[in-house]
Amino acid sequence: MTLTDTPTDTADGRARESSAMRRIGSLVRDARRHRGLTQQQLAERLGTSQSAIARIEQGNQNLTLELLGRLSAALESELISLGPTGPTHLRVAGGHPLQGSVTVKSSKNAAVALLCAALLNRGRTTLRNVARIVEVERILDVLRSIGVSAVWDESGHDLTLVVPDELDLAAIDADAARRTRSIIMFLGPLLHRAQTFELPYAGGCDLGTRTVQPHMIALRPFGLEVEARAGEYHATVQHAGAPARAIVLTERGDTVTENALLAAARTDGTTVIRNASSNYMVQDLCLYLELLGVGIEGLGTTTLVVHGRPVLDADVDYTISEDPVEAMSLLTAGIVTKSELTVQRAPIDFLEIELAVLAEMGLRYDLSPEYLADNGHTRLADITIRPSELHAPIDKIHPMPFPGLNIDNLPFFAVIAAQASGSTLIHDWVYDNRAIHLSDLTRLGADVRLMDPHRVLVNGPTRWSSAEVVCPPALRPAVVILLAMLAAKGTSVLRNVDIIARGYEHLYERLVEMGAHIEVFHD
Ligand SMILES: CC(=O)N[C@H]1[C@@H](OP(=O)(O)OP(=O)(O)OC[C@H]2O[C@@H](n3ccc(=O)[nH]c3=O)[C@H](O)[C@@H]2O)O[C@H](CO)[C@@H](O)[C@@H]1O
Ligand SMILES: C=C(OP(=O)(O)O)C(=O)O
Repeated sequence: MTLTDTPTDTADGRARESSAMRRIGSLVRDARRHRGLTQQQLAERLGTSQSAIARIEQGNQNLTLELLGRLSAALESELISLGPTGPTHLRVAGGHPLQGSVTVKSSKNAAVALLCAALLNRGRTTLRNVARIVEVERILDVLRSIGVSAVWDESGHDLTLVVPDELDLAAIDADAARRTRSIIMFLGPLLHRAQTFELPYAGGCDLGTRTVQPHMIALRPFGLEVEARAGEYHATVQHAGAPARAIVLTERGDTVTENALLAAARTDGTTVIRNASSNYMVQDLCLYLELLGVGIEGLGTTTLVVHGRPVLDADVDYTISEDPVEAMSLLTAGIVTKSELTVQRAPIDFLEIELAVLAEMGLRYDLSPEYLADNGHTRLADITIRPSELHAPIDKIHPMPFPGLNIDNLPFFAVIAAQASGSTLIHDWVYDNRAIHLSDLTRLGADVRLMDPHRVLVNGPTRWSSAEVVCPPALRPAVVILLAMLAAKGTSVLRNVDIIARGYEHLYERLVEMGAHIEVFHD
């Protein structure tokens, strides 16, 4: 089956078409009444008969786009808009194994860090292999609104950024800024550019409260004080040179480490960051900063020693490395559909624990010889998984900062555990609100019990059944539900999937290429 918008060549398709006609009919009737018109008066405006209007309102009349346009004009109301402007939904016919191979795309989290980091560079930054995802577009909207030039090349994946001498912070696109938490990584670069500035509050997925205090603590030694008032951060900076003491992060968080790196990069002298995250996006950021001339010792460890330079002015090209969370998503798609599938260019450094747990659960897989990503650093491999009888692991599955099991990969274990025989305890100590979304798997027949907001007990194996589910308002749980639908025989509907585009590029198309039956549709 191909990826289509509105198929009409099946009984199903025809039924949907007639339901759409009924809905348009009632829109016409409501708009006509709203305008205080009788059917006869509307018919006169359109040069047609009253009986034709009656048929339209009952959903019994085929409508051409031309007639819809005239109806809209006569009723002074846009009855339909062309193009997919409403929420996106998926119709998934599950139970089909996938096959072939799929290539992992570059990571969202490194992309957003590098976009913020480009603010440090007076020269031209070209980022290659950037994922075309909504999260990237949001940061780009913000960057452009303050005067940064950001131009995609013809391939649509290489992005060149040039930052002007003066940024127009007053013109910031507050709406785009509020829709991404990553905007918080503007603080590190901006503290070198202005003595006072305002930034709209950071948003993101609905994962419960996510503290920003560690960022404030990490940036204070660079002279930054931030007060949160009326939906904005009000920042004041008193430059004091390189922090006298090591910056000890109170949490080994990814973006907080990145913020400290961004602040240290243009700070004259040496900054030591302890309890730093050494996760994939931090490594990408370090490699980019090195290209700009910043000296960094300790890449891949929890102590980073940064030799900053007040002026960073270099024309650089950097290729963002592959996304471990996307790799885990694609592996999970293969596992839950009992497929033989190769996930190419998987960043194996950042999947080792996940694979070890999966091996423990009985997953059979092969690894190709390793090779390097285009950043010259990250180790990649092709992972071929085979249909396997899975069983629950003996111990609970829980995430840890790198090199532990990736926090963003944890949700995928819920759907994998549902496929395995036995009880698996999944402990998401990190987010207050992410595990809750996993209980949506029960809608598809899984036995998933929420023990408390952080722990779910999954009893498998599941006899999946199809269902209609509204997408949870969180990126990874949303994809988890989609993948369960691929496993469930019958036709499922996943509503309001737009959140998935925040972090995945062409996910449905790529699953379809591997044999998944997914249709995208809009109301
Ligand atoms: C743009 C980006 O890169 N986003 C990632 C980044 O978000 P980000 O760096 O913003 O993560 P947060 O700061 O929200 O941290 C995630 C959660 O972990 C807790 N925490 C974290 C580290 C620690 O040592 N102790 C601790 O308690 C925090 O309090 C928070 O509840 O890291 C998260 C955790 O890897 C990932 O889910 C996000 O995808
Ligand atoms: C939580 C995530 O990201 P963000 O920090 O962008 O919300 C994620 O990628 O799953």
